[in-house]
Amino acid sequence: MVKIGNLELGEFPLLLAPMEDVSDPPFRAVCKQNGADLMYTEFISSEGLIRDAAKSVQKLDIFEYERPIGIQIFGNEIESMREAAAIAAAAGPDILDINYGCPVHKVACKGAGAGILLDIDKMVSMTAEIVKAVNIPVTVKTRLGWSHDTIRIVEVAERLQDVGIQAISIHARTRQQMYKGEADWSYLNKVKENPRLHIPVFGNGDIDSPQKAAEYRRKYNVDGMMIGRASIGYPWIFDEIKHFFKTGEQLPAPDLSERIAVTKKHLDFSVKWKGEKLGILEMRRHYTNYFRGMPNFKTYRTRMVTKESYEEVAAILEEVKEVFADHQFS
Ligand SMILES: Cc1cc2nc3c(=O)[nH]c(=O)nc-3n(C[C@H](O)[C@H](O)[C@H](O)COP(=O)(O)O)c2cc1C
Repeated sequence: MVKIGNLELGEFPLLLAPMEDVSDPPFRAVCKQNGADLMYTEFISSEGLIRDAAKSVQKLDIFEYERPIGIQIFGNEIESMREAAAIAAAAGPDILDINYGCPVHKVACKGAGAGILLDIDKMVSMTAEIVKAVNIPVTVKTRLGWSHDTIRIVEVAERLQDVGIQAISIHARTRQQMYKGEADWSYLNKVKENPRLHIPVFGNGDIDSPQKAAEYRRKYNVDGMMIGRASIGYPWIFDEIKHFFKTGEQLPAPDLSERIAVTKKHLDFSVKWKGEKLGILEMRRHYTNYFRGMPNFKTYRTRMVTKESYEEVAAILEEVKEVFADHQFS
């Protein structure tokens, strides 16, 4: 049984990765319904939280049915991160997660996200302060290192454990790689082989099928896996992986009515939670994946992404339901 503090997460939990502008409450609702064992919010700026910026504060919204849920924060100032951690913890999550992995220039080059991998002493001090500031488990999400030549993930995991984190998720790329090349999970083996390390280690990077999940589970000895991009427009990935672990068999692909139902639930929640304009806009990235494999869907997608009202998009979804009623997904 994998545990983070008192949270029991089953034998091999599947985590929904934090993803900016993706892993918001509407998306989390459909991932939860399809088997995600632990979910994280998208990252939230510590400076935004301290300044009470509406955009940051809205990201603290969590719901009872989402538990266990972690809130993720990022920043480069220890004091701001301490304060932000306390604000985030007051929103009532089960876990507080620290982002030490974001590679984007405006974050990493200010020393936040993956930028802190250039100053591991500061990373350890910041983590220690955050652990002291909250009374819920603190977890960390990070990358292998800043660059291939500076990978010190085995030491990093142990030092962060020693200042009190209760689990670590590792995206098996360096900051320099951004999203290029393949994630190199062999480093996860090295982290797990450290006899001093006893916290759960979750592997992350490139899991996009039940077969790959099973192969990586076998090869890399991790305690669970975190899934990001493969869940976008395909939240069924969580239950498909679980089913494959249990039976060695692939679940049938979700049929059209299931896809419409999930898309509709996602859309309805987006509009309710973000307002019509933003809700419609941010749904656009999901349609291709929800209906992947359907020939000639593109014309419907093009129409969906140019409409601005909920009624128009919902009407096209109804049309899709009729036009493609006989389509078999494989
Ligand atoms: C659109 C997008 C937004 C992301 N935002 C975050 C974030 O807010 N916090 C974070 O720790 N990682 C973020 N990531 C990284 C993912 O959590 C994950 O580490 C990465 O996508 C690799 O996993 P995957 O191959 O399963 O997608 C983001 C990734 C994507 C694609």
